[in-house]
Amino acid sequence: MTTGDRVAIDVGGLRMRYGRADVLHDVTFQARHGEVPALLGPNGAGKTTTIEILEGFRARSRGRVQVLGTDPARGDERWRARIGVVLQSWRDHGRWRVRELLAHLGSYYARYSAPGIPRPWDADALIEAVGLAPHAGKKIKTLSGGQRRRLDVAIGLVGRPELLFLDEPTAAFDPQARHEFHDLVLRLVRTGGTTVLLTTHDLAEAEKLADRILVLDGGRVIADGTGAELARRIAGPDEVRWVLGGRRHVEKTEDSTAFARDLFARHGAAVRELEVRRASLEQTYLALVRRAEAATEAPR
Ligand SMILES: Nc1ncnc2c1ncn2[C@@H]1O[C@H](COP(=O)(O)OP(=O)(O)OP(=O)(O)O)[C@@H](O)[C@H]1O
Repeated sequence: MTTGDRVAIDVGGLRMRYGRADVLHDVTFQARHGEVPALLGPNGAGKTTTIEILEGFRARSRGRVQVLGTDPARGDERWRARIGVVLQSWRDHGRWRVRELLAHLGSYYARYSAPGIPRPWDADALIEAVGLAPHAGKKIKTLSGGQRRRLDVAIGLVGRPELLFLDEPTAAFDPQARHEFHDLVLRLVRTGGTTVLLTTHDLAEAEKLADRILVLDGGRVIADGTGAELARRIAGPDEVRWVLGGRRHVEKTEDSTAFARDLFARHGAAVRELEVRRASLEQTYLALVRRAEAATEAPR
């Protein structure tokens, strides 16, 4: 079994009830190490509740949950040190300076270094990685909203987590900060093999970062697959267009990669203007949610 096959998150039959309201019904999914699943869904779908249960911050009502091989309800300090959480916003310690706070929080992780995973992340290198270098010596209360958000991300990363929870990480980022943050997450995944569970309402962000999409609606998983798989389920086959010998061609296909491979094998460089069209994640998501809501509202 390779590292990529190992399961980082295993959730089965998860239920959550707040008082008399059931907000998660039988949620089941898995994520492998190094995978980036995005949990999407309308407001109130249960994304934050699910993430908080996985982080060990909220006790579930029923079901099986294993995160890095441990039930989060029983996770000890060693388990917690392997997990990074980017909270909504770090409001405490306003008088601390950025470098000082990260070095202080990082010192907690030193005893949890593992072979190949030196902990913590060096404060200056981390500050550079999240784009806070010009602000390293500033007091936290003087940072702008977007700069604080970068600090939130740095706090989530300081222990070099094997699994990172990002709950709407780039809300309040300017476009450049968002772009840099995406590059940072992709680097962490590619070079460090970090598993990232993302929730976001930004479908372009999900499309860029996630290799798997889970859609939660009304506390139920209504879709689980790659963006391409879900698009095909909703909008049908991909459409491949190309020009050959001055003539335009259009074909529908279930497997556009194999189709294109075959096309080039047969015609080589004579193939021009190749284009693969499929529903965007936004179109797919909206169609899935509309469909689920129509099914709930349909008279029995
Ligand atoms: N502490 C709580 N007590 C009672 N009900 C709660 C509590 N926290 C959340 N809920 C309810 O549980 C449901 C799921 O909420 P949750 O915050 O998990 O949704 P979400 O998908 O993260 O939404 P959003 O996109 O708005 O952040 C909602 O109906 C919410 O009102």
